[in-house]
Amino acid sequence: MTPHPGPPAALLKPVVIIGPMAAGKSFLGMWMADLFGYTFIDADQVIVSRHGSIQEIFVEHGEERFRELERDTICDLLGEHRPPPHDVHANASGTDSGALVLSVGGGAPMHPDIAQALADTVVVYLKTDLETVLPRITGTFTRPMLRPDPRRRWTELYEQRRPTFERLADITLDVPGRPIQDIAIELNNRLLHWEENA
Ligand SMILES: Nc1ncnc2c1ncn2[C@@H]1O[C@H](COP(=O)(O)OP(=O)(O)O)[C@@H](O)[C@H]1O
Ligand SMILES: O=C(O)C1=C[C@@H](OP(=O)(O)O)[C@@H](O)[C@H](O)C1
Ligand SMILES: [Mg+2]
Repeated sequence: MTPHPGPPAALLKPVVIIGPMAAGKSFLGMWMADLFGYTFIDADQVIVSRHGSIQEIFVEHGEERFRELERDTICDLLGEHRPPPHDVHANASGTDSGALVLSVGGGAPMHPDIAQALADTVVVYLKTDLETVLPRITGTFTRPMLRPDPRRRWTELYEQRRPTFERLADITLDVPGRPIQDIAIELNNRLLHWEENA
């Protein structure tokens, strides 16, 4: 028995989750799949499966190469899931381009090609704060952009990127202090409402 309504049947646009590192973008995508049956793809996982670990890409080829791979991967994924023009019923089954949730890395929306590709999606911005993410970013070394001082780097990068997140956002979710299930339920409800108003 499903305790909640499923994804909006006619949601044609992919849903893309953006926001700063460790906000819970990938975690929320997984929960949207588990709770409501959305198809979930994490762009960083696709990059890793195609090119090796993010850490290795940064060390061996540098940030610039990572940003190219990120751009190519996200634009490919969004291209594959674009609804066909003028065929509003094509994805009513909730498969293919319907009800896709894509989480992307914190820096992805800064690339102009990615920002442009997001114009055709429902962009969900996870707004958070240092206090909430601090336990998640200290003592872990999986995010090269946070070196050498995670607290300082996270804050700097969020300040730089915040205006872009705000500009691109269709839906903003305030996440500090909230269980992931609550955030997922709010997002699904807002997407149902979004579709009604589309
Ligand atoms: N709302 C939440 N409540 C509790 N823990 C969370 C929440 N959101 C994220 N987390 C924790 O933070 C970790 C990092 O989240 P993640 O989704 O990888 O962040 P992002 O993809 O935004 O960098 C998750 O693995 C999870 O343990
Ligand atoms: O903000 C960034 O520049 C990055 C964020 C990471 O993803 P998460 O935001 O999912 O941690 C990952 O793409 C890479 O380490 C770079
Ligand atoms: Mg992530």
